[in-house]
Amino acid sequence: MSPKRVLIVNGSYPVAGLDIFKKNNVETEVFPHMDYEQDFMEILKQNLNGYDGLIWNTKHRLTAEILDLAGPQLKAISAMASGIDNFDLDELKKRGIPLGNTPNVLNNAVADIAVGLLISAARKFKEGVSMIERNEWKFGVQWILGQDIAGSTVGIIGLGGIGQAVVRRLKGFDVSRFLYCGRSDKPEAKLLGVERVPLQELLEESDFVVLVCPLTNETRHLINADTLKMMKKNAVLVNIARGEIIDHVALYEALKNEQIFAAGLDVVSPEPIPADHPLLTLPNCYIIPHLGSATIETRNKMAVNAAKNIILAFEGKSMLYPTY
Ligand SMILES: O=C(O)C(=O)CO
Repeated sequence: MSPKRVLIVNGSYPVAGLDIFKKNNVETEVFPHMDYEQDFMEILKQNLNGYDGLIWNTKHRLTAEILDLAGPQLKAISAMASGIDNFDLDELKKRGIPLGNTPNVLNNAVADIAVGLLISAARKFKEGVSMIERNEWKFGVQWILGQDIAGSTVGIIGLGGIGQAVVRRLKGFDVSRFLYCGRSDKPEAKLLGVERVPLQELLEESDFVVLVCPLTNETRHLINADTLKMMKKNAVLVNIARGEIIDHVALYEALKNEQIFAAGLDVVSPEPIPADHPLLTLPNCYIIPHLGSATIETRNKMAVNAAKNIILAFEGKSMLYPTY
Protein backbone atom coordinates (compact mmCIF):
# COMPACT_ATOMS: atom_id res chain seq x y z
CA MET A 1 0.00 0.00 0.00
CA SER A 2 1.40 3.42 -0.92
CA PRO A 3 2.06 5.78 2.02
CA LYS A 4 -0.59 8.27 3.05
CA ARG A 5 0.07 11.90 2.12
CA VAL A 6 -0.56 15.00 4.20
CA LEU A 7 -0.56 18.61 3.04
CA ILE A 8 0.57 21.06 5.69
CA VAL A 9 -0.94 24.42 4.89
CA ASN A 10 0.87 27.65 5.62
CA GLY A 11 4.55 28.18 5.04
CA SER A 12 6.51 26.10 7.50
CA TYR A 13 6.13 23.41 10.14
CA PRO A 14 8.25 22.47 13.17
CA VAL A 15 10.58 19.50 12.64
CA ALA A 16 9.15 17.90 15.79
CA GLY A 17 5.83 17.50 13.95
CA LEU A 18 7.39 16.38 10.66
CA ASP A 19 9.31 13.68 12.57
CA ILE A 20 6.05 12.17 13.87
CA PHE A 21 4.80 11.78 10.31
CA LYS A 22 8.12 10.33 9.14
CA LYS A 23 8.17 7.75 11.96
CA ASN A 24 4.69 6.66 10.90
CA ASN A 25 5.60 6.38 7.23
CA VAL A 26 3.37 9.30 6.22
CA GLU A 27 4.58 11.58 3.45
CA THR A 28 4.26 15.33 4.01
CA GLU A 29 4.22 18.32 1.75
CA VAL A 30 4.56 21.77 3.29
CA PHE A 31 2.58 24.26 1.19
CA PRO A 32 5.23 26.94 0.65
CA HIS A 33 3.02 30.07 0.75
CA MET A 34 2.07 32.18 3.78
CA ASP A 35 -1.56 33.02 4.29
CA TYR A 36 -1.08 36.79 4.24
CA GLU A 37 0.14 36.58 0.61
CA GLN A 38 -2.30 38.05 -1.87
CA ASP A 39 -3.00 34.94 -3.99
CA PHE A 40 -2.66 32.44 -1.16
CA MET A 41 -6.13 30.87 -1.47
CA GLU A 42 -6.08 30.80 -5.28
CA ILE A 43 -2.76 28.97 -5.37
CA LEU A 44 -3.79 26.67 -2.54
CA LYS A 45 -7.01 25.68 -4.30
CA GLN A 46 -4.99 24.58 -7.32
CA ASN A 47 -2.72 22.42 -5.17
CA LEU A 48 -5.08 20.79 -2.71
CA ASN A 49 -6.20 17.71 -4.52
CA GLY A 50 -5.31 14.16 -3.67
CA TYR A 51 -4.09 14.32 -0.07
CA ASP A 52 -5.29 11.94 2.64
CA GLY A 53 -4.80 14.47 5.42
CA LEU A 54 -4.64 18.22 5.88
CA ILE A 55 -3.08 20.33 8.58
CA TRP A 56 -5.01 23.56 8.16
CA ASN A 57 -2.88 26.14 9.89
CA THR A 58 -4.34 29.27 8.36
CA LYS A 59 -6.96 31.82 9.29
CA HIS A 60 -8.74 31.24 5.97
CA ARG A 61 -12.00 29.35 6.22
CA LEU A 62 -12.12 25.66 5.40
CA THR A 63 -15.37 25.37 3.46
CA ALA A 64 -17.31 22.81 1.41
CA GLU A 65 -15.52 24.18 -1.69
CA ILE A 66 -12.14 23.34 -0.17
CA LEU A 67 -13.32 19.84 0.74
CA ASP A 68 -14.62 19.31 -2.81
CA LEU A 69 -11.30 20.43 -4.27
CA ALA A 70 -9.36 18.20 -1.85
CA GLY A 71 -11.25 15.14 -3.07
CA PRO A 72 -13.13 12.20 -1.57
CA GLN A 73 -9.96 10.41 -0.34
CA LEU A 74 -9.46 13.09 2.38
CA LYS A 75 -9.69 11.24 5.70
CA ALA A 76 -8.50 13.63 8.42
CA ILE A 77 -7.94 17.31 9.16
CA SER A 78 -6.24 18.99 12.08
CA ALA A 79 -5.93 22.61 13.06
CA MET A 80 -2.69 23.67 14.69
CA ALA A 81 -4.57 25.89 17.11
CA SER A 82 -7.09 25.73 19.86
CA GLY A 83 -9.70 27.88 18.09
CA ILE A 84 -11.65 26.24 15.27
CA ASP A 85 -13.88 29.16 14.26
CA ASN A 86 -12.45 29.04 10.71
CA PHE A 87 -13.86 25.57 9.96
CA ASP A 88 -17.27 24.72 8.56
CA LEU A 89 -17.94 22.15 11.25
CA ASP A 90 -21.40 21.22 9.94
CA GLU A 91 -19.93 20.40 6.55
CA LEU A 92 -17.18 18.27 8.10
CA LYS A 93 -19.71 16.40 10.21
CA LYS A 94 -21.95 15.84 7.19
CA ARG A 95 -19.03 14.30 5.31
CA GLY A 96 -17.76 12.37 8.35
CA ILE A 97 -14.29 13.93 8.15
CA PRO A 98 -12.77 14.20 11.63
CA LEU A 99 -11.29 17.52 12.72
CA GLY A 100 -8.74 17.74 15.52
CA ASN A 101 -7.19 20.72 17.26
CA THR A 102 -4.31 21.32 19.67
CA PRO A 103 -5.63 22.75 22.95
CA ASN A 104 -4.07 22.56 26.46
CA VAL A 105 -0.40 22.64 25.40
CA LEU A 106 -0.75 26.34 24.62
CA ASN A 107 -2.56 27.38 27.80
CA ASN A 108 0.52 28.65 29.62
CA ALA A 109 2.00 30.53 26.66
CA VAL A 110 -1.29 32.27 25.85
CA ALA A 111 -1.98 33.08 29.51
CA ASP A 112 1.50 34.64 29.76
CA ILE A 113 0.62 36.90 26.83
CA ALA A 114 -2.70 37.85 28.48
CA VAL A 115 -0.92 38.92 31.66
CA GLY A 116 1.74 40.72 29.62
CA LEU A 117 -0.92 42.68 27.72
CA LEU A 118 -2.83 43.43 30.90
CA ILE A 119 0.22 44.98 32.52
CA SER A 120 1.39 46.75 29.33
CA ALA A 121 -2.01 48.35 28.75
CA ALA A 122 -2.66 49.18 32.43
CA ARG A 123 0.78 50.76 32.85
CA LYS A 124 0.83 52.56 29.49
CA PHE A 125 3.91 50.91 27.99
CA LYS A 126 3.00 52.09 24.49
CA GLU A 127 2.69 55.72 25.56
CA GLY A 128 5.95 55.52 27.52
CA VAL A 129 7.94 53.92 24.73
CA SER A 130 6.68 56.38 22.15
CA MET A 131 7.60 59.31 24.47
CA ILE A 132 11.17 57.99 24.66
CA GLU A 133 11.30 57.53 20.89
CA ARG A 134 10.06 61.09 20.36
CA ASN A 135 12.59 62.47 22.86
CA GLU A 136 9.75 63.57 25.13
CA TRP A 137 10.82 61.96 28.42
CA LYS A 138 9.43 64.51 30.87
CA PHE A 139 9.29 62.83 34.23
CA GLY A 140 6.86 64.29 36.74
CA VAL A 141 4.81 62.87 39.58
CA GLN A 142 1.68 62.93 37.44
CA TRP A 143 3.33 61.61 34.28
CA ILE A 144 2.11 58.38 32.60
CA LEU A 145 -0.01 57.12 35.45
CA GLY A 146 -1.53 53.68 35.12
CA GLN A 147 -3.94 51.39 36.95
CA ASP A 148 -3.14 49.08 39.87
CA ILE A 149 -3.72 45.36 39.63
CA ALA A 150 -3.53 44.88 43.40
CA GLY A 151 -6.96 45.32 44.94
CA SER A 152 -8.70 45.16 41.55
CA THR A 153 -11.55 43.03 40.24
CA VAL A 154 -10.65 40.89 37.25
CA GLY A 155 -13.40 39.56 34.97
CA ILE A 156 -12.64 36.58 32.76
CA ILE A 157 -15.00 35.94 29.85
CA GLY A 158 -14.53 32.21 29.22
CA LEU A 159 -13.04 30.19 32.07
CA GLY A 160 -11.58 27.34 29.99
CA GLY A 161 -8.01 26.11 30.27
CA ILE A 162 -6.48 29.43 29.19
CA GLY A 163 -8.82 31.49 31.38
CA GLN A 164 -7.92 29.34 34.37
CA ALA A 165 -4.20 29.75 33.62
CA VAL A 166 -4.72 33.54 33.54
CA VAL A 167 -6.38 33.42 36.98
CA ARG A 168 -3.57 31.23 38.41
CA ARG A 169 -0.99 33.75 37.23
CA LEU A 170 -2.88 36.80 38.51
CA LYS A 171 -3.30 35.21 41.95
CA GLY A 172 0.23 36.42 42.62
CA PHE A 173 -0.82 40.04 41.99
CA ASP A 174 -3.10 40.49 45.04
CA VAL A 175 -6.26 40.80 42.97
CA SER A 176 -9.22 41.35 45.25
CA ARG A 177 -11.95 39.53 43.26
CA PHE A 178 -12.12 37.24 40.26
CA LEU A 179 -15.37 37.00 38.26
CA TYR A 180 -16.18 34.93 35.22
CA CYS A 181 -18.99 34.40 32.81
CA GLY A 182 -19.48 31.68 30.25
CA ARG A 183 -21.88 29.10 28.90
CA SER A 184 -21.63 26.71 31.85
CA ASP A 185 -20.59 26.41 35.47
CA LYS A 186 -16.92 25.47 35.69
CA PRO A 187 -16.14 23.03 38.51
CA GLU A 188 -12.58 24.47 38.67
CA ALA A 189 -13.94 27.94 39.54
CA LYS A 190 -14.55 27.12 43.19
CA LEU A 191 -11.01 25.92 43.74
CA LEU A 192 -9.63 29.00 41.98
CA GLY A 193 -11.93 31.35 43.89
CA VAL A 194 -13.66 32.70 40.79
CA GLU A 195 -17.31 33.70 41.00
CA ARG A 196 -19.73 33.18 38.08
CA VAL A 197 -21.82 36.27 37.31
CA PRO A 198 -23.93 37.48 34.36
CA LEU A 199 -22.04 39.37 31.63
CA GLN A 200 -23.49 42.76 32.57
CA GLU A 201 -22.41 42.40 36.20
CA LEU A 202 -18.93 41.33 35.14
CA LEU A 203 -18.58 44.34 32.84
CA GLU A 204 -19.95 46.78 35.41
CA GLU A 205 -17.70 45.57 38.22
CA SER A 206 -14.41 44.60 36.60
CA ASP A 207 -11.32 46.79 36.47
CA PHE A 208 -9.81 44.31 34.03
CA VAL A 209 -11.85 42.36 31.48
CA VAL A 210 -10.04 39.49 29.77
CA LEU A 211 -11.58 37.84 26.70
CA VAL A 212 -10.69 34.16 26.56
CA CYS A 213 -13.80 32.69 24.95
CA PRO A 214 -14.13 30.97 21.57
CA LEU A 215 -15.51 32.95 18.63
CA THR A 216 -19.06 31.77 17.98
CA ASN A 217 -22.27 33.36 16.72
CA GLU A 218 -23.01 34.24 20.37
CA THR A 219 -19.64 35.89 21.05
CA ARG A 220 -19.16 37.77 17.74
CA HIS A 221 -19.14 41.50 18.69
CA LEU A 222 -19.93 40.61 22.29
CA ILE A 223 -17.96 43.74 23.11
CA ASN A 224 -19.79 46.49 21.25
CA ALA A 225 -20.96 50.08 21.81
CA ASP A 226 -23.59 48.92 24.32
CA THR A 227 -21.40 46.57 26.35
CA LEU A 228 -18.48 49.02 26.31
CA LYS A 229 -20.81 51.53 27.96
CA MET A 230 -21.31 49.08 30.82
CA MET A 231 -17.57 49.03 31.59
CA LYS A 232 -15.84 51.21 34.15
CA LYS A 233 -13.95 54.33 33.11
CA ASN A 234 -10.75 52.84 34.52
CA ALA A 235 -11.31 49.45 32.83
CA VAL A 236 -8.61 47.72 30.83
CA LEU A 237 -9.81 45.33 28.14
CA VAL A 238 -7.57 42.42 27.09
CA ASN A 239 -8.28 40.17 24.12
CA ILE A 240 -6.28 37.00 23.50
CA ALA A 241 -9.23 35.13 21.93
CA ARG A 242 -10.36 36.33 18.48
CA GLY A 243 -10.51 39.85 17.05
CA GLU A 244 -14.12 39.48 15.91
CA ILE A 245 -15.32 39.26 19.53
CA ILE A 246 -14.84 43.05 19.68
CA ASP A 247 -16.53 45.60 17.43
CA HIS A 248 -13.37 47.57 16.62
CA VAL A 249 -15.23 50.69 15.51
CA ALA A 250 -16.96 50.87 18.89
CA LEU A 251 -13.69 50.10 20.69
CA TYR A 252 -11.93 52.92 18.83
CA GLU A 253 -14.60 55.38 19.99
CA ALA A 254 -14.52 54.11 23.58
CA LEU A 255 -10.73 54.40 23.79
CA LYS A 256 -10.50 57.73 22.00
CA ASN A 257 -13.18 59.27 24.25
CA GLU A 258 -11.58 57.68 27.33
CA GLN A 259 -14.81 55.87 28.07
CA ILE A 260 -12.53 53.00 29.12
CA PHE A 261 -8.88 53.31 30.14
CA ALA A 262 -7.00 51.07 27.73
CA ALA A 263 -6.96 47.90 25.66
CA GLY A 264 -4.31 45.25 25.12
CA LEU A 265 -4.98 43.12 22.05
CA ASP A 266 -3.17 40.02 20.81
CA VAL A 267 -5.88 39.45 18.23
CA VAL A 268 -7.59 41.90 15.91
CA SER A 269 -9.85 41.92 12.91
CA PRO A 270 -8.62 41.78 10.25
CA GLU A 271 -5.29 40.03 10.74
CA PRO A 272 -2.86 41.34 9.70
CA ILE A 273 -4.16 44.73 10.81
CA PRO A 274 -3.39 47.40 8.18
CA ALA A 275 -0.65 49.79 9.32
CA ASP A 276 -3.04 52.74 8.88
CA HIS A 277 -5.80 51.24 11.06
CA PRO A 278 -7.28 53.89 13.43
CA LEU A 279 -6.72 51.69 16.52
CA LEU A 280 -2.97 51.90 15.92
CA THR A 281 -3.06 55.67 16.32
CA LEU A 282 -4.32 55.48 19.90
CA PRO A 283 -1.77 55.69 22.75
CA ASN A 284 -4.09 53.63 24.97
CA CYS A 285 -4.41 50.71 22.57
CA TYR A 286 -1.51 48.27 22.76
CA ILE A 287 -1.58 45.73 19.92
CA ILE A 288 0.71 42.76 19.29
CA PRO A 289 0.53 40.44 16.26
CA HIS A 290 -1.25 37.29 17.53
CA LEU A 291 1.72 35.97 19.50
CA GLY A 292 -0.38 33.92 21.99
CA SER A 293 1.09 30.48 21.37
CA ALA A 294 4.32 31.69 19.76
CA THR A 295 7.02 30.04 21.85
CA ILE A 296 9.39 27.41 20.46
CA GLU A 297 8.32 24.76 22.96
CA THR A 298 4.59 25.40 22.58
CA ARG A 299 4.64 25.42 18.79
CA ASN A 300 6.63 22.15 18.81
CA LYS A 301 4.01 20.54 21.05
CA MET A 302 1.17 21.86 18.88
CA ALA A 303 2.84 20.47 15.74
CA VAL A 304 3.33 17.07 17.40
CA ASN A 305 -0.29 16.93 18.57
CA ALA A 306 -1.67 17.99 15.18
CA ALA A 307 0.39 15.21 13.56
CA LYS A 308 -0.86 12.71 16.15
CA ASN A 309 -4.46 13.75 15.45
CA ILE A 310 -4.00 12.91 11.77
CA ILE A 311 -2.16 9.64 12.31
CA LEU A 312 -4.71 8.36 14.81
CA ALA A 313 -7.50 9.13 12.32
CA PHE A 314 -5.59 7.28 9.58
CA GLU A 315 -5.50 4.28 11.95
CA GLY A 316 -9.28 4.52 12.36
CA LYS A 317 -8.92 5.66 15.98
CA SER A 318 -10.26 8.70 17.78
CA MET A 319 -8.00 11.75 17.43
CA LEU A 320 -5.93 12.93 20.40
CA TYR A 321 -8.08 16.11 20.48
CA PRO A 322 -11.23 15.55 18.44
CA THR A 323 -13.44 18.61 18.07
CA TYR A 324 -16.70 16.75 17.57
O1 LIG B 1 -4.62 28.42 19.23
C1 LIG B 1 -5.29 29.41 18.98
O2 LIG B 1 -6.46 29.32 18.59
C2 LIG B 1 -4.70 30.72 19.14
O3 LIG B 1 -5.19 31.67 18.59
C3 LIG B 1 -3.51 30.87 20.01
O4 LIG B 1 -3.09 32.19 20.11
